[in-house]
Amino acid sequence: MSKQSPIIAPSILSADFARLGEDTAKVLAAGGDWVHYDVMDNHYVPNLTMGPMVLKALRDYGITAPIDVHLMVKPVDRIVPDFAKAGASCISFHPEASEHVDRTIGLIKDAGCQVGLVFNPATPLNWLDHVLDKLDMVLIMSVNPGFGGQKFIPEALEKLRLVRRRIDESGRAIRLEVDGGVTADNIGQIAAAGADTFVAGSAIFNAPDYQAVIKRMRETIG
Ligand SMILES: O=C(CO)[C@H](O)[C@H](O)COP(=O)(O)O
Ligand SMILES: [Fe+2]
Repeated sequence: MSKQSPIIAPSILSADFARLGEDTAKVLAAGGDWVHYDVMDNHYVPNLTMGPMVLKALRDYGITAPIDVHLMVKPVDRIVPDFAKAGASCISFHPEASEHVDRTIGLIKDAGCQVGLVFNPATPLNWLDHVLDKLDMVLIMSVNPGFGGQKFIPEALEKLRLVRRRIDESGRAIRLEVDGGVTADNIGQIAAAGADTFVAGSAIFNAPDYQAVIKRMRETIG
């Protein structure tokens, strides 16, 4: 299956946490397609962010766009139903953080969400063996997880090319997402490597005009 239509998913990790609903609505009005929601537990990664209650608060505030939950937590399974109930659209997890990857995939789907598998810069792609056909998305990290505002790791480009090939060979409509250090300057080469779903946090939220950055990104990826 060839690339899906491009999606830009602003990471609200870099939003104004004191005005999260307002800033999330603002980035969507500026052209963001999805909300990328980073969940960090100070265990699997050395940082602590938001749980399901904050996600529900965003839904209650009126955010209706798809919410793309990136779980950087260990263990994974016990928090899945809470995120589904809170209003997550897609839940992605790191295979090293799950005791039973196939079971976690099933749990997320049974909870009514789309499912993604996340690859850190040093995580081998053989975690895709036997489960690729069950996934809605593969997420390639282009930074080590835990913080926004890091620099894009260029080796991620080759990984994107390899996964693009595997998705195309599978013939399935699986999204290929990239996360970490994505900017309006490098998004062109990232798209050329095969990504169709682009997470960007600091590049959007640290800019004075969200709409101008998102527009430039969209024009670059076509
Ligand atoms: O998962 C993440 C970090 O672990 C974030 O989604 C990612 O880093 C986005 O922020 P930025 O675009 O600033 O790199
Ligand atoms: Fe993320």
